Amino acid sequence: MIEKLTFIGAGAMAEALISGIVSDGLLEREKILATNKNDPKQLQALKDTYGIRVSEDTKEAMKDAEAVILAVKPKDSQAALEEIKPYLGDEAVVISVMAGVSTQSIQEMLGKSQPVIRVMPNTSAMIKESATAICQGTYATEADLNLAQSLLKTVGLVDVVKESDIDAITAIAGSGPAYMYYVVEAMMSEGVELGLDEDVSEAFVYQTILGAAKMLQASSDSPKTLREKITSPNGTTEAGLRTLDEYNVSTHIKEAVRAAHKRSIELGNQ
Ligand SMILES: NC(=O)C1=CN([C@@H]2O[C@H](COP(=O)(O)OP(=O)(O)OC[C@H]3O[C@@H](n4cnc5c(N)ncnc54)[C@H](O)[C@@H]3O)[C@@H](O)[C@H]2O)C=CC1
Ligand SMILES: O=C(O)[C@@H]1CCC=N1
Repeated sequence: MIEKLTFIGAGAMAEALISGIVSDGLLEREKILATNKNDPKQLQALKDTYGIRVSEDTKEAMKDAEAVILAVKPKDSQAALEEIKPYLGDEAVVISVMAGVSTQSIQEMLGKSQPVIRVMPNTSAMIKESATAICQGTYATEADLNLAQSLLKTVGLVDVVKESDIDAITAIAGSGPAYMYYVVEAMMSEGVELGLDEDVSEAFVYQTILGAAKMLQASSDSPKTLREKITSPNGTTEAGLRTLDEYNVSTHIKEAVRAAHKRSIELGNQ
């Protein structure tokens, strides 16, 4: 394993990954360093919570880093890459979690044959339940890919994919948890409208979603069959599902995924 892993950008995604790597014991805490932009309080919180090192100084953050996890917003990618470039070792692997940004554009921004790995996790990484896609740039070796895989495996399932698939995976899995929360919010709110206490509505919706997710994993039935098993002729579920069909909800969900896919491509072109 490596001696130093540096996080450039210390927001939500970086924290999820730090949490996974530290709790897994894959790297000792003192081998992990995080830096961000103008948010010393966040750095202090990461230091207090996970016992990692932090620094506001890019040179110090980058010194001897064998792997760098780039976890800034796509719009900040150019600035962040410019800042780290002078301190980036030739062999250091850049692992980008940024939506939309291709390995080629990172290589071009760095202007040298840097090993780059692109990954797309989701926030369920916080509880080691991410569905993470990973692909390698032109100059990344098998060893670089293995290193990134080991790091990402600490926060859930990892699958190596073609880079051309990453925008689609971003649309279904990177953004995916937000769609699920959207459904949860709507169901909870309507439970309250129908007279339930907020905590009762919340408890029943949470457990229902959890149970459905576990059924998808545990059962050999397809989602369609699982849905049909709940749907009694002329029963309550049929009434609910008929309404979803009347409002074309399936089509709209597909449109939402398409919009996210389109946005991922746009982010890469900016
Ligand atoms: N939040 C999510 O669900 C997911 C996010 N991503 C990707 O992860 C990346 C980070 O997203 P979040 O953690 O949600 O963002 P965030 O806004 O929570 O964190 C971004 C961090 O970058 C820092 N930063 C900005 N410019 C910097 C610079 N020049 N040098 C060093 N640090 C700098 C900020 O101070 C902040 O700590 C994005 O590119 C996003 O596309 C990927 C998968 C899921
Ligand atoms: O919304 C975004 O751009 C990021 C990428 C995937 C999830 N969140």
